Amino acid sequence: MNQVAIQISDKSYINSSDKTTKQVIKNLQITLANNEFVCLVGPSGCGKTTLLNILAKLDTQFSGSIELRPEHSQPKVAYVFQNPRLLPWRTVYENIQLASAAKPETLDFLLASMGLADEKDSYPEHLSLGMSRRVSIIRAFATAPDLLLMDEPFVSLDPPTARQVRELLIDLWTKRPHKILFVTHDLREAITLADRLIFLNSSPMSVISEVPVTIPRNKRHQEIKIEQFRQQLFIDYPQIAELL
Ligand SMILES: Nc1ncnc2c1ncn2[C@@H]1O[C@H](COP(=O)(O)OP(=O)(O)OP(=O)(O)O)[C@@H](O)[C@H]1O
Repeated sequence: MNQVAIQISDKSYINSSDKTTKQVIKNLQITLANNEFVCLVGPSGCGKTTLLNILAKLDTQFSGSIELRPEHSQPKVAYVFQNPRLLPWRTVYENIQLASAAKPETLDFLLASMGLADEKDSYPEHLSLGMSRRVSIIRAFATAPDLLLMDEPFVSLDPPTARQVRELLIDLWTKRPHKILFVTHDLREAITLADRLIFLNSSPMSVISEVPVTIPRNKRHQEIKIEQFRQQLFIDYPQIAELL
């Protein structure tokens, strides 16, 4: 069983105009279990994207460590951004092939799993937003990461498309389980997807509560179950109402 252990003692930004320092993260500790799907829920500006950027090594200006345990090595990380960020001059297939050492049959399997086999040779400008999001998810899965970071990847999708992409994501993750850290402002989305919810506060970022989602995965399509769980959360953890 390997875990990703995140320990950040300090992450601060220096304001370029008045040179003041703002501490965004202080003494944050989060552990992700093997194959665990965790959703981060917190107010705007609390530092969620900052945290993901640190985990993706896009930001190295922090104090702390990110380790795969028990190996004590760096986890292999993939990142799905809010904006799919596909290269417009490359086809769908070339986009997913770019960062991956996966065999062609694996890429074909991923495309088929996401319902995109017919779009293999299409260019991004011919794809809908929902299709582009699916391509960006395939691109991340194709790298076979230890840890997949997802920063509000389904915002601005219409509800039926968001639901379809969520179901495809879970289907793909079930076939190749690994750790996922998923940022969302949508509590229903978080309950639908996660094994565990982590509620965050800001200034500096801290964990308010960690809540396992106890609804069996095969019952999560029942909106009544999601809604009951959501309402019970507000009763058991009244402090989370301020975050949403
Ligand atoms: N490069 C930067 N320089 C200075 N301050 C920054 C920088 N990037 C982020 N911040 C500040 O750090 C804090 C955390 O920002 P961050 O984008 O990580 O929050 P967030 O929780 O992802 O917000 P949202 O939910 O709105 O996307 C904010 O106060 C933001 O203004």
